Amino acid sequence: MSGTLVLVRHGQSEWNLKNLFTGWRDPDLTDKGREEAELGANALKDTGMTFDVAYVSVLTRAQHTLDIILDITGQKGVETIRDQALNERDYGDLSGLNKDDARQRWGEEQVHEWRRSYDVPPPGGESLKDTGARVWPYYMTEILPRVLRGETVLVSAHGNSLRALVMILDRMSPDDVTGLNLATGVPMVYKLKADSTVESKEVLGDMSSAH
Ligand SMILES: O=C(O)[C@@H](CO)OP(=O)(O)O
Repeated sequence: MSGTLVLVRHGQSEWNLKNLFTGWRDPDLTDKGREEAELGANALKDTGMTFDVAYVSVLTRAQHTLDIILDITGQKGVETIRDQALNERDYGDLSGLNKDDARQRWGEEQVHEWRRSYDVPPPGGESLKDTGARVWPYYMTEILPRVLRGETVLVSAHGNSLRALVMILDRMSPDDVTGLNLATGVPMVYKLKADSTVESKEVLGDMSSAH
């Protein structure tokens, strides 16, 4: 066995609460989002895990989630690397629109396809496959080598950038991934083997509310 990879989606953001497509826009966490991050942080604290490095997107909601985790686990000084490769999927022209208004305008099925299909991009934005095309190389060249060195690596990022990562870790097909939703603030702890496949996966919380 080699190292440990912890993935966590940021807590609820102001725009999650308002039901707006967010993408690369930069709203902060809500009070509930901070509480979700605290819950996830306490679950991580209970494991006694110490991080060697933390990776985070350049967006405020992911950075504030990381701050809460490092604060509660008493690891504020940990090396932190920010990169836009970990940003949320770019929602293009949908960014800032209300998701129910979009369903009314384009239909439930079309909006679901933009949100959850593998390779249908929203207008002017990135499909999950496009998101993966920047997340996967970053994972392979920056994050994975550190896990394979035996380190414990924390990644604080977003619903769709993390769906792209979970897709390859859990060996999901493009069809499977349409049914994958990640809950906010719930850490996923992967132990990886030396060949970079998954030895074990533990979810520290309740994923069932994710949509
Ligand atoms: O709006 C967004 O950027 C994402 C994540 O909140 O939404 P969705 O769940 O529709 O991919």
